[in-house]
Amino acid sequence: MTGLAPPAVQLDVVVKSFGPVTAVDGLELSVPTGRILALLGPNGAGKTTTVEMCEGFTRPDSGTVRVLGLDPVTDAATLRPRIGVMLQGGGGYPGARAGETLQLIAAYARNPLDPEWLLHTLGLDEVRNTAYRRLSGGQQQRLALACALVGRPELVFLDEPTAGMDAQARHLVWDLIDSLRRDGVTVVLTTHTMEEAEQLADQLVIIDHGRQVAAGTPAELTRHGAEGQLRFSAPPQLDLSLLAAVLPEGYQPQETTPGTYLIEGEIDPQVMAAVTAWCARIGVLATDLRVDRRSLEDVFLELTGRELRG
Ligand SMILES: Nc1ncnc2c1ncn2[C@@H]1O[C@H](COP(=O)(O)OP(=O)(O)OP(=O)(O)O)[C@@H](O)[C@H]1O
Repeated sequence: MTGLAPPAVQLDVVVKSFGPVTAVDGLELSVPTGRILALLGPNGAGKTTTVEMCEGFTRPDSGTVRVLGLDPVTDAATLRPRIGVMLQGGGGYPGARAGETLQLIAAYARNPLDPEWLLHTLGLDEVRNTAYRRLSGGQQQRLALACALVGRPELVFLDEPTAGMDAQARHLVWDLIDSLRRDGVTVVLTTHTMEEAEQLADQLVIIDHGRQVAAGTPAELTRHGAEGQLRFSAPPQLDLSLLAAVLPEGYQPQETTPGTYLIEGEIDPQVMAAVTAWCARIGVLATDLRVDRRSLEDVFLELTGRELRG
């Protein structure tokens, strides 16, 4: 996938301002075909503006945007059947029923997905005859997602796909997005929840004030420079100098309260194996064994000095 295939989306030094506000400030982005990229950032970071330029709704002031190798504004007619767009806040016809809306959009597609299957997969069976304006916010969002996907697009833009959904609906949507990956669909989504980014994304780009502040896989971003902690419980007053001797250099096990042990540093599988092997050797059962890793939330705070609002 990283070979010669051209990226599904490519942004080169893209700038977009609204009056005095520079919403996107020299952004570079490359989304390989078949991958899921999450744009992560707080409110006002420039995520929606970036996605709107990819969708052809807004032109950049400078720089270039290429989507499936085409210009999203001048080649809009060619691109439209190949991409799926889910806008923030849905946007259905107020009086139209959920099922009819989806059928109508499917009717325009050359090779649509089965609308019934989509309604079922997204937990919308029971509201298929309900007018759009009577759906809950989360149901409107799921219908908007179904509308974005029913035409079997190669590339999908999802702007905060699970905003306002309860946990159950969110998991239905995550499962569906995951199945798009298996079908080779490229997905660009925006989110300001870390959990969603970690759950779905192959690649993450963290943006703040319209600029990229970090990029990588969720694992890369949380591992880089990470200080981890391994904790476990066992009988008190174990001779920790013996444990230190079997750990790689630089790890100092401590007994924080009687019977509670802590090892700080990068906790890799070797460290974990050394601890459990040592416990086995001295005939001790370590319980409540837990590894805490740096979260993406911590990464964001470190990079920007600000917290992400979920
Ligand atoms: N049409 C517009 N007119 C004026 N300012 C705008 C417009 N669209 C966006 N902005 C400004 O550009 C900046 C980036 O906004 P954008 O909506 O792209 O951020 P975002 O990361 O998607 O935020 P959110 O998570 O709140 O959706 C903000 O300061 C916003 O107020």
